[in-house]
Amino acid sequence: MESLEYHDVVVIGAGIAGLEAARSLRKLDPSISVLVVEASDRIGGRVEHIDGIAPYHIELGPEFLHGANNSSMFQLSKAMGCRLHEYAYPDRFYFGAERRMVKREELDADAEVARVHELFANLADEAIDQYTGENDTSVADYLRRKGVKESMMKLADALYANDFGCSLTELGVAECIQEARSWSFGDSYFILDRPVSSIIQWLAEGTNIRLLWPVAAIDYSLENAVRVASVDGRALQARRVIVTVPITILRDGDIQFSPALPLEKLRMIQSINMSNAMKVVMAFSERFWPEDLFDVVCTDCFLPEIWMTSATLSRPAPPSSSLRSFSPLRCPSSANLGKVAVVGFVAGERAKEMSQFSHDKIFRKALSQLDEMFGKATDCAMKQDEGEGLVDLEGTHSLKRRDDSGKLVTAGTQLMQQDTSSTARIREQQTVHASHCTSVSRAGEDYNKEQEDEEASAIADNHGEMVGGRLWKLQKSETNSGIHFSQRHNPASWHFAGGLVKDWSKEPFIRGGYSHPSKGAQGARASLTMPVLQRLFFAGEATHEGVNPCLQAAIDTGRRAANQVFDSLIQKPMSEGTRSRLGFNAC
Ligand SMILES: Cc1cc2nc3c(=O)[nH]c(=O)nc-3n(C[C@H](O)[C@H](O)[C@H](O)COP(=O)(O)OP(=O)(O)OC[C@H]3O[C@@H](n4cnc5c(N)ncnc54)[C@H](O)[C@@H]3O)c2cc1C
Repeated sequence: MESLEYHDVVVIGAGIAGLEAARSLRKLDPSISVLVVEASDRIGGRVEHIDGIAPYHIELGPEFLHGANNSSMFQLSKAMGCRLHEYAYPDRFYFGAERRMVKREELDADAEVARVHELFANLADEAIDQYTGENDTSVADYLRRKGVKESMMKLADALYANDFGCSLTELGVAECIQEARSWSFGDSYFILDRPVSSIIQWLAEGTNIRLLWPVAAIDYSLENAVRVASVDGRALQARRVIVTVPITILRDGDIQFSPALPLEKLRMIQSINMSNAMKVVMAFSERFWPEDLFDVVCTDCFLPEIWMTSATLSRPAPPSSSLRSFSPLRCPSSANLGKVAVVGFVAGERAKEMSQFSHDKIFRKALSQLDEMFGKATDCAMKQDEGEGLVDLEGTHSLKRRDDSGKLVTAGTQLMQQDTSSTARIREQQTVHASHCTSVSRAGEDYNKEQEDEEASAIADNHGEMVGGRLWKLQKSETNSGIHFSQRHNPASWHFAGGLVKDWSKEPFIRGGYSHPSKGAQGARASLTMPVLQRLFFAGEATHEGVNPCLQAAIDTGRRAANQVFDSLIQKPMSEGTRSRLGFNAC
């Protein structure tokens, strides 16, 4: 064989699973040489955050730690000295069709709602054999068969399916049963006192990582060496390879395997689905929601779930002197877009549709929803807004706001466009075209009547000034438009300072949110955990046998693959004694 750079193990993908696989291998045997190759120009994969939106970081990918029991993510963050804040999820529900906000406790008393919770809670007791292969069905059909009313289906879609990263119609019953049976982490919800990427950095310490190395081919036909080639023809060889790329990358055939993967494996890969997930991040000059509000699940709305990250960081426990010095709270700076932020989370069919919209349109719809949720209802077509002396038209989105001196001006919006080459850098900046909506519309309803205000767009264009080297700030200018919003009725539009839309389907090496319980996929993940010829190993969230797409699951799959590789290298299974001597289970 030609002489190529050689490593004992090559790990493909520097997401949390790949990094943990490499770290675990080093812990098992520091003499094993491990190289991680990563397609993009940064580590972390779906873990990514951004500064500059508000006086604290905003997570664009994972943000919550789900459950404390036996969670490797929980243990890791504790080992790192992170403080964790527990939150009630969700603490409010908003019914868009009725324009009604309800506290969770009040809603839990509703018999119909309790029935939906109960059906999901009892999924673990369902006979999974009824749903094998062709007999599997969507959770939407399952709930209908159980007599759940259509109004409650909407709640289940916004509350459960969106959280699963898909829509109710995409959610498969058998894998949901599997997920419910395997979930052992508890129901608590935690947020870290620092970006999730600090865990990534911690895991990556001491690991040999090569960025901008997109793998295009893996030849595992020879017994003693697996050849890994990049898109541009670079090559490496290794005794073992761990593939941790997202399931979309395997499904799309980005990596050519020689020989081809066994047919059964290919079938299983195709059966696991990953829908899109998007975050709509909006910065505001002031908080306009109740201080105790954290998370709202919304039915009949554009955004099925929103959370207010200001609440996240406003209640940290006092820092302990034994912790690493790390301050999650930065001082408000004029370079930040706003003082507070709202994050909208959208997955599944909704996200697929939203992905087609312009960012301008996404912001207008999102702001319209927030105005409806938190503004004072406007039930007459024209209304005098006392105190401001402004004329307010129902349902309109304006271009106007008051500047610091109280003068009525065109609303300046700022939009940072995420660089789709999966970097944390902001490459492009773009001003949002000012626009208005001529329809009387409600969040979630037909918005086809919206029209661009070309004149206002023209005013908005070419008035940018650079702030902090990376954000465009629109110069406010007078407009003769008579339509505007008011602080009372449209608090979101009024205080909107700019934002960012993160569309994970547009990340070239991710292409979606996270894998979800998929119809007909029962057994697929277990099959993916099996190595091919003891040379090719698979890890990553989609390979978790418990159908768990969370961070802790991704970590566990990395550990599992490291363990399998180690066992295969020493050609005999490691005893429990060796494992504990090597401290394999400790963080
Ligand atoms: C919007 C969003 C919100 C989420 N929220 C939460 C949450 O609150 N809590 C939670 O626990 N989880 C959450 N998750 C899920 C969590 O992010 C994932 O479970 C986890 O990050 C997956 O890690 P991974 O290592 O399996 O995959 P990834 O992080 O995707 O890593 C795979 C790596 O492979 C690389 N790669 C791809 N193709 C190639 C190639 N050909 N060659 C080399 N490298 C390649 C990719 O660039 C990537 O870096 C969320 C995910 C998203 C998108």
